Amino acid sequence: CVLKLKQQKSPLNKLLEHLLRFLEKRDPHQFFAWPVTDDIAPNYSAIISKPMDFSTMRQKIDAHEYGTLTEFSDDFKLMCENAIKYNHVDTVYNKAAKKLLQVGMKHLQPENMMRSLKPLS
Ligand SMILES: COc1ccc(C(=O)NC2CCC2)cc1-c1cc(C(C)=O)n2cccnc12
Repeated sequence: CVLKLKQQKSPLNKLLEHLLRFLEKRDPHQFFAWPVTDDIAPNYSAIISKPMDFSTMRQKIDAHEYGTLTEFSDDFKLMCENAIKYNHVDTVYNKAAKKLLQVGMKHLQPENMMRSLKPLS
């Protein structure tokens, strides 16, 4: 029936959900879990024109807004680069973003992805 078809996840969506869970685990303080607000980060919306966070990425996966792995990776990079831009180099957020970006880019390379996907196969 239609409902059944709608609930079926595409292979890309299954991959993106797996990658999102993998990346979220590397943000133990959940600094990247939710949108950054002007309340917690003064003037944030004036400095960062394209905000991104893990909860928004999950919404985009569920809404089938990612057509390719590259579009997903681009949002992940945007999220980290926003934090590197807004936060001074000696803050926990700037440091966490650099570390997360490094780990993420390593595992978003196709040749490395098979390593983290083995349990799925
Ligand atoms: C969803 O965003 C957050 C959620 C929780 C926290 C948080 O628990 N901060 C505590 C650690 C010292 C206060 C920080 C943030 C946070 C992320 C960020 C980012 C990602 O730039 N940020 C920048 C300035 C101030 N706070 C933050």
